[in-house]
Amino acid sequence: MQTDLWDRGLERLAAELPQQQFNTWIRPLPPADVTVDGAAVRVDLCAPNRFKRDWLRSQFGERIERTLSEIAGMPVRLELHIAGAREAAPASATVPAPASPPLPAGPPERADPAPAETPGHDPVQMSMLDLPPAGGARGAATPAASGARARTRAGARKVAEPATPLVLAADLSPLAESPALARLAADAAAAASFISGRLDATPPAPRPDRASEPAVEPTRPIEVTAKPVAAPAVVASPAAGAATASAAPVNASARPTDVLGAISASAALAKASAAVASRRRRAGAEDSPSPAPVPAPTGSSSASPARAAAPAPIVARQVPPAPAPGASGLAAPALVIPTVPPPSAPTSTRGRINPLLTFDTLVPGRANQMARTAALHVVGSPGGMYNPLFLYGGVGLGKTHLIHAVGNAMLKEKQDARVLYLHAEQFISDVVRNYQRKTFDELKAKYHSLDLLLIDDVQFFAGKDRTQEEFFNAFEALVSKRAHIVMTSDTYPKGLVDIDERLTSRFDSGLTVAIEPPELEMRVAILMKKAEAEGCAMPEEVAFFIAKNVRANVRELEGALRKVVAYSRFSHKVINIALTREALKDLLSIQNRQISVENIQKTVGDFYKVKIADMYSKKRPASIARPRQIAMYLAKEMTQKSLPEIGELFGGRDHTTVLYAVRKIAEERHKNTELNQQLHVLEQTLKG
Ligand SMILES: Nc1ncnc2c1ncn2[C@@H]1O[C@H](COP(=O)(O)OP(=O)(O)OP(=O)(O)O)[C@@H](O)[C@H]1O
Repeated sequence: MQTDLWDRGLERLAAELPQQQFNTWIRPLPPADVTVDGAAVRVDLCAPNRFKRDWLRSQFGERIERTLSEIAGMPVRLELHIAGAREAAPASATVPAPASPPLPAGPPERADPAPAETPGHDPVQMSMLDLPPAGGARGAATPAASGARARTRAGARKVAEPATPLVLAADLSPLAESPALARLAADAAAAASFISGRLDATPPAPRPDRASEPAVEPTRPIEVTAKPVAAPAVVASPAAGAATASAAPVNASARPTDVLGAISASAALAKASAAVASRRRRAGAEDSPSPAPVPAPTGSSSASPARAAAPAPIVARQVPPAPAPGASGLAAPALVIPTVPPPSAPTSTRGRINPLLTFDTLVPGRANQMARTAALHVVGSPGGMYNPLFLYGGVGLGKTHLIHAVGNAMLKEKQDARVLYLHAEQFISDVVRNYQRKTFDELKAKYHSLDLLLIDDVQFFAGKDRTQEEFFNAFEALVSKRAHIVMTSDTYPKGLVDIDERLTSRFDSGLTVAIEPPELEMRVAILMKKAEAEGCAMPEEVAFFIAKNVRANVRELEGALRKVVAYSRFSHKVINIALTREALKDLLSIQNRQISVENIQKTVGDFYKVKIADMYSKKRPASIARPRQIAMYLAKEMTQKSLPEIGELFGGRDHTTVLYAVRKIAEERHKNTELNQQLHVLEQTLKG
């Protein structure tokens, strides 16, 4: 009678648990052994490693037992084992979680089994068809913290104020009618399945788009069609590189030969990028071609390498085939980091659209769910609703990737579509050049004739009046002829500074969607996917370790991954937690060194306008208690302090009070986008 107990339990859990949780944690498990033992049933379940076993036990153990007991009609006891060590190490779900952390690398005193990021909250289960209908086409998601972020960037760590979030409310139902979308939805489903551990081998997704940005002199039109473009197809020499490559290939060779770069690059990339943005913003009140961009650290990111003033050398090195991942998680790592695109990768005919940045290579998750869905909608119904689509979010969260994906998907659907991707700075350069030459007609012909304009980082239009004027004209021309515009920015439209209101109000007239920092599972999924793309066998527990320690953005994650792979390569050692800890020790120690509980109290106090003394006081009004709880949560998350130590530092509070606060905020963070954004801003601020 109990033979199908586990199967029935699975069915029930699949129906009841959020899809992403189920797919991540339960579905991949091998079938359980069910044994009837008198009046009780014992279910033995094997997890692939210790982390998963502990996580399953703490997060799902009771739930599984309860579900199975209901189905069996008698008590069910769940025994969790690590695969291969079943007899040696059973771990009953009913046994309280151990005081040690699930990850060997976790802070030693983490007694609470549920870290801040409980896996699987807010799963990717809302399909594009599930989106609620709304009266208008316009929606916006949580501008609060992004606005705060923008101010924080501009104001060099000035802590921003929280604002009220808007709620995305958009009717995307027309998607259902589009065959193109049906295909894309299938792609999306395939991508989603990756989260459950079935990874597709996909090539790495470097960011050569910016490699071809002119440093000063704008280049020939970069209109992209499926037909070969007349402009030079390939940058043949480094010397010709950044300055002349209007149709420079979307070529991963623009990604620097990255091993050494990877090692030298630090986790401060996001900060550097923000600093560049801020510097640039301060730079030009007048329209002028932007100065040669400040080189960004390269190795830690595949992105933005070409912002370096010096062209990246083109490396035509043979990349040996990636070894298949080993059978065990500790198989020898692949010691190759591909630095050139695979031979099959299309290159120059697609101009600036990077063929590797597609919906397939974009890992879906809660953080980009809305944005991705909206982007898919644009592909399925270009020129229709949600025009313009305005995507905003912090650095390295995948905005550029997403708009390239739109371009790629559009070109796949309609090969002769006139699609143009460009960075806002290129538009600025173009305007200046055409003004200097008085070739306004050329400018108009170039931009007004497009079917799809993809423009990145429109915050760079700040203070550039002539550019704004021209962009306004292009915008009006495109929208009136039902061409689609997709824009990205580091903040929501109303948060843009020094941009004319008639423009910002137009930016906000279609659909505005935020991309948020990725949650734990998404970070793990991204790491696994990128590791696989690089031909590297990444043990899952290592991916979890990195994902738990590198939270800021995807670019940092990529940087950490590269460091680990490079370290493994040079030391000829397999990738495991110890090696990862060693490879990332700078990054980890920077994080640990800089953040003290006092610092957290001060930062949170500033943010919520609460006196530091109130952090220690016994006062209980919500306006004080809530920031205090947030500070406790951050103290637990960002320092190595134990619960009693934190309690002591918050005016001698009991450790259970701290635990309550930590759990409460962690739980809310997953449900409340505004809080999540605020916490992200606070974390970024604290990390410097
Ligand atoms: N969901 C994702 N799945 C896979 N890769 C991702 C994802 N999000 C971001 N990336 C990768 O992270 C890197 C940074 O992303 P991207 O450049 O698109 O960020 P961004 O938001 O445009 O950042 P910035 O504002 O600094 O330009 C890229 O290599 C991109 O491919």
